Order: sequence, then C-alpha cells, then structure tokens
Amino acid sequence: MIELVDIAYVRSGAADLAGAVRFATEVVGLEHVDGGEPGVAHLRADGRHHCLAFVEGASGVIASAFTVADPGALALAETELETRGFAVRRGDPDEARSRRVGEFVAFDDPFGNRIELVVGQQTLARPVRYGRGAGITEFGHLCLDAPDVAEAHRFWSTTFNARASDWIGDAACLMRIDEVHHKLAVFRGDRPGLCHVNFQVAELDDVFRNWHHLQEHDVVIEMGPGRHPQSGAVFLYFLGPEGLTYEYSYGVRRITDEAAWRPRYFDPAERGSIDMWLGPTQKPVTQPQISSPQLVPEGIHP
Ligand SMILES: O=C/C=C/C(C(=O)O)=C(/O)C(=O)O
Ligand SMILES: [Fe+2]
Repeated sequence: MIELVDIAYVRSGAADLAGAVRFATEVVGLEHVDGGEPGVAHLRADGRHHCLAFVEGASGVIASAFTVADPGALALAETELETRGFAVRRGDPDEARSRRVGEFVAFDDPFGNRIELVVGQQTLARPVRYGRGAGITEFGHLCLDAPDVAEAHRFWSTTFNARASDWIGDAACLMRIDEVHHKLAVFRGDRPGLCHVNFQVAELDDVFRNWHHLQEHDVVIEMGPGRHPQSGAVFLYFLGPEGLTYEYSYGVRRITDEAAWRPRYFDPAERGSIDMWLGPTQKPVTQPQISSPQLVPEGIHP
C-alpha cells in the first residue's frame, strides 16, 4: 500500500496562457510565481511553491500530483505500481525542476487519469502575494472523473491509503488521506478528466464576497453558493478559461476520530443531497485529460 501524504499540484494545458494566468490571479486570487520558464506559469495558494501549473499548449488536464514521504517511499511506490501492472515513468531532471519537486514518477490510473507521485515539493518561505483578497488559505482538494466510482474507490483504497469519507450513490466518492474530509474526490464521468480544483477560504463571508466578485466579472457560476451535507462546507463552483472548474469552499469537516468514522451513503436523487440549501445543482464541467504519450501498450493495467 502506497501512503499518500498530501495533494501537491495540478498541471493543466492552456491554449491562452496569459488569459489563464490573468483569470487565476485577478479573478480567483492566486499568486503568479514567476519562475522564468517560458511557456509555464506557476500559481500559488499556500506554502507550496505552486499548486496549479499552466503549460502553454492544448487545453486539458495534464496530471494531478500527490506527495509521498521521501525518496525511499517513492522508490517503493514505483516498484509496487509496476508489480500491480502499471507502467511507471520516472520524470527527468528538467521535468522535476519545472514541477519544483526533487523527484517524481508518472502513471495512468485504471481510467486514464495521469497521476504523478512526487517528493521534495518546494516550499516558499515568504507569505503568499495573493492576486486579490479572495480569502484563500490553501489548495483544498482535487476531483477526478472515472466511469465507475466504486471501481475508482477500490483502486485508490487498495493501491493507496485513501479512505472513503462519504458516497453520493454511484455518482461520487469523497476520500481522505489525512484528517480533512476529502482531498481527493472521484465523480462519475464518461471520460477521464479533472472535475474541479478546490481552494479553501478563511471565512464564510469570503464565499459570498467572491460570489459577488465573480458575478461582477461575468464569470459562469456552475453551482452555489450552497452547502454540501458531506463535508459540511459552503461551496461555490465557477468555470474558468480552458474548461477548468474552480471551487471555493469554507468549513470543510475534519475527521479526527478515524476509528469512529463510518462513510455515509447519500442518494443523489434526494433533493438536498448535494446542496442542503436546495439550490439548483449540476455536475461541474470536467476538464478532459489530455491524451499523453502511452506509457506502455494498452491493456496492461489490471
Ligand atoms: O456533490 C457533492 C460534493 C461534495 C463536496 C463536499 O462535501 O465538500 C465536494 O467539495 C466535492 O466533492 O468536491
Ligand atoms: Fe469539491
């Protein structure tokens, strides 16, 4: 079993790099960390050097990354994935530099989502220079698509240490890797992709202030403000450029008594199962996975 320590970053293709950065800084409120790397823009939300990187090119998610403890754990993870039949590729030093990590490996999950496992993700000591005062405190979670959510849970909970915190029928599974109710969610979708990236905000007021800010800037609000009964968080989903959905949320549950927690099963057909405030609900737009070079011939995955 591979122990995921935290989420690290999402890497996404941007056909209009400048436009994606402008939105991420001026509208979402992230910091643009200028790394002097042509064609790549790093966006920061917390201590991590970045949690979102835009790479000039075709729109779509390139990879979603998780941290493991140290180089030894990364080497063990590589072997374990290979033993389980996954093709694993070691990132080269230039790729690792661009990701601001010491080392990383890449593989595709059984549904075609490109996952990277990293060690040595760079921390910046100076405070975050937020693009605007959105109240962002941290990169909260990432959400992937898969056609079979139960199968995705089986994969993440047997290959990795992810535990189901709650289910929304066969439509979604919210999984934790630490005390936070979920840092990884899988939603049902026909194709692999990134359903959304989440940023936690400091206060309830931030969610509502941000809502007005987004409306003033004619941003498409996909869902909310509302309150999820699963994590208890007040949410707001909105669509950015390149088909990337962002979520602000406030007040996510922490599961402090691991032994006592039992995942709950919500019925997606019940009104209120997605939004306790009974607002209109819809699945956020998914950013499709960019088809990356095959790691190995098809069909090798278990
Ligand atoms: O549709 C339900 C979403 C639930 C939550 C939550 O409980 O916070 C999410 O944020 C999510 O799955 O992304
Ligand atoms: Fe979310």
